Amino acid sequence: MGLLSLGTPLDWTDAKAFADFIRTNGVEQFLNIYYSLKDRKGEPLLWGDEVEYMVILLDNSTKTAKLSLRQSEILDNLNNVTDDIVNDSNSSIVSSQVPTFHPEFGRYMIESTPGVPYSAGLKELLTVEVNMRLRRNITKHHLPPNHIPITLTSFPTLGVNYPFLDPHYEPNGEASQSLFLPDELINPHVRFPTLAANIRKRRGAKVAINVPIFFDENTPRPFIDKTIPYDRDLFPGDKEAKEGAAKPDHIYMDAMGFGMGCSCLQLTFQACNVNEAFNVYDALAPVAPIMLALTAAAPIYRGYLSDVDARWNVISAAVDDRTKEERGEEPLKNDKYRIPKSRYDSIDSYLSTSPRNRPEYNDNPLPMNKEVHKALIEAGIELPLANHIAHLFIRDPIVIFNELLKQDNTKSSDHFENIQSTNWQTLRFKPPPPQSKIGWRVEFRSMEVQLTDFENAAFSVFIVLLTRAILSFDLNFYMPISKVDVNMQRSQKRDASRQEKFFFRKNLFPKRDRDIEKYRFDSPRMEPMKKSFDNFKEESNMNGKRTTSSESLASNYNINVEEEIDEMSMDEIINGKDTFPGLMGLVYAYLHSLNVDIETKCQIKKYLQFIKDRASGKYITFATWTRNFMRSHPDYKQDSVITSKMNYDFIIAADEIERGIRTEPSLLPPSYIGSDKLKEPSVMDLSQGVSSGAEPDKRPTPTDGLSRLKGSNLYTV
Ligand SMILES: Nc1ncnc2c1ncn2[C@@H]1O[C@H](COP(=O)(O)OP(=O)(O)OP(=O)(O)O)[C@@H](O)[C@H]1O
Ligand SMILES: N[C@@H](CCC(=O)O)C(=O)O
Ligand SMILES: N[C@@H](CS)C(=O)O
Repeated sequence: MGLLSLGTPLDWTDAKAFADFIRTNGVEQFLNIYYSLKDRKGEPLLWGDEVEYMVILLDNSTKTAKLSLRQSEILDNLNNVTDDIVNDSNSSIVSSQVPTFHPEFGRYMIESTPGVPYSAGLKELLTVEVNMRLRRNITKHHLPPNHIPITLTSFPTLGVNYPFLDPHYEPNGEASQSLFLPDELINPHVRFPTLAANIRKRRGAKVAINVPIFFDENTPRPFIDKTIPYDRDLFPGDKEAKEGAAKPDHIYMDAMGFGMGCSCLQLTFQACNVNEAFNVYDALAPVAPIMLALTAAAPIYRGYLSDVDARWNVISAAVDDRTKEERGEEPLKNDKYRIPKSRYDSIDSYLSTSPRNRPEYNDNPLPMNKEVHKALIEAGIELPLANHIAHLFIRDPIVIFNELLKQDNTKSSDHFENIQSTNWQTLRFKPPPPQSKIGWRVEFRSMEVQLTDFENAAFSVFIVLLTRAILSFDLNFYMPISKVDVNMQRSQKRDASRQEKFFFRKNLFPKRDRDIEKYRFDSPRMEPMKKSFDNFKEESNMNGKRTTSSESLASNYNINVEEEIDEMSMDEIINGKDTFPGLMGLVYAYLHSLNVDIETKCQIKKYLQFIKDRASGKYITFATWTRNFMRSHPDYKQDSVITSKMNYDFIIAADEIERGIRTEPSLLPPSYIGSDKLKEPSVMDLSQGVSSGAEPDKRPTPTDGLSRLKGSNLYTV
């Protein structure tokens, strides 16, 4: 969730006049942060997740499932509950352990985060699922009747021409001017409708999202969507659909809500210093599309089966505020730059100053704000970082609050954050907020949210361990960033995880440790490999510091970057092939390099095994499951259309899977225990180990601590 300032937002024409003012002050704020905190070292690894839910109202008599627009009421309830726990003087619970709930773009969305970030301890990884389940549990128990929270990436009938919201509103709002979505769907905090309106105004037209339709046996060819109200005449933009914005053979959508109304799973990592943050950012960039494909969970839009499985391009187009000139459709006259990508897209350059970050890898066009770039370089900022910030600063601020124009640039980062937080990229490099104890952080943003907390925890644990392996073994994931972009497109294709190949770097190790590749890490040959790693760790000092010799070796080789990469299947990238260890091999190597008790390892392996199995195709993605479910529904007419009843049955089935009362062996391991069957975790469970700094001895056992809350009259089950 971005910056939620209070105040009077400027209309687009006024805001535009202040764009340079915001950028100039934003850069000054960034420089102040950078120079006061660039030498900050020794920050502990902290990390946290963000899980986004949709709140759905089920009507069992009419067999309908609608998005419920009761975000404010629900958040008030949830925040009262968490406040009660925090303020309970008899409570043994550290208040920071209580999870937090936040609003999101859609008025049917809730975001939850752990109360405090997790620490690096391996045992703490075992509390992630408990923490996520607790958050879901609190949410579940504080919703109005017949409401359920569900971690669904996209809602199948969002924007159909029959009621899909509760309460129902007609789509006639000023902010979006959408043919399909009413403004009442948008979070009422003024930031959000202003974002939607100003994106539209800056672009000079409504956003145009076109997702290829999935052609089934009876889908008409060409597919011309007859449900679009082509002839509505309420706003000037109404004619856009007819004039070509709605493409044949595509599902057309015209509002920010179609994208930012999708949910995801994000992870934020604190690095021990700024260089480590650069390294994590760079290494995770090629991982982003891989994880998008592996978590794909969004195959349906506006009531039609699409030919894609993931949300990325939909959100990208949903906030694309570029003008025709910027998009290259007209010659540059009024605008300054050609901009190849939307504000929501994959990153365009790597950050590290290491010679490993070769110029050949940064092969994407990188339009930069020249004034900003000059100011940064003159202030002594290293080239890759200056390039990155100057690239972010080609964007205009979209929401400006009148009251917040004047800021003390030594104490505030609002102007910087204004630009930064509306560049929604696969990775976000997050400088510390001024006057805080928070360190340099990197946010990993590509993953789709999974139906169950078991899966969400599994993906979180995997990425945390991968990040640790990258730093500990000084791994090299660099590849041309243009190939990462090719992967981003492949990763969204139908069944990409099983059908596509992705570019990936073949040799991930520092040069002289190339021999290590010969080992598959989870094999019995582990022992010699471990020794080799131990030597390597000793030499490289284990602090994420690169060995000078391996670095200079690498830069002395005149490598053809195309030869460094290969096209691999998901199974190969995650589980390895021949001498390539696979990301899982690296994770196992890291796990085995630590002195951890067998029980903890076994618990963690449960999550890793699931990721391995998803990657090998043993388990299908939720996107594939959804597609299969809809295509085999008795009401389905093989015409790509998802009816209201199909949507209802799908939501019921998804909820039942999460609760564990419907078994889906193609999706989840037999050991999965749903929320109905598992005694739900409580805040008390967290107090047994999470974030106290101490490593708990064993996995927190769910106790009945939630019953404490039952006294509260907010606890309406
Ligand atoms: N110092 C920290 N180091 C690592 N993670 C942190 C730290 N502080 C908070 N987090 C985690 O970062 C995640 C995002 O937190 P929060 O929502 O407050 O940030 P945000 O800036 O609003 O995020 P976004 O970039 O998604 O808008 C949460 O999971 C939180 O636990
Ligand atoms: N919900 C958005 C992300 C919103 C945010 O940046 O916080 C997504 O699915 O990617
Ligand atoms: N939730 C995202 C998208 S609107 C943000 O607040 O920036």
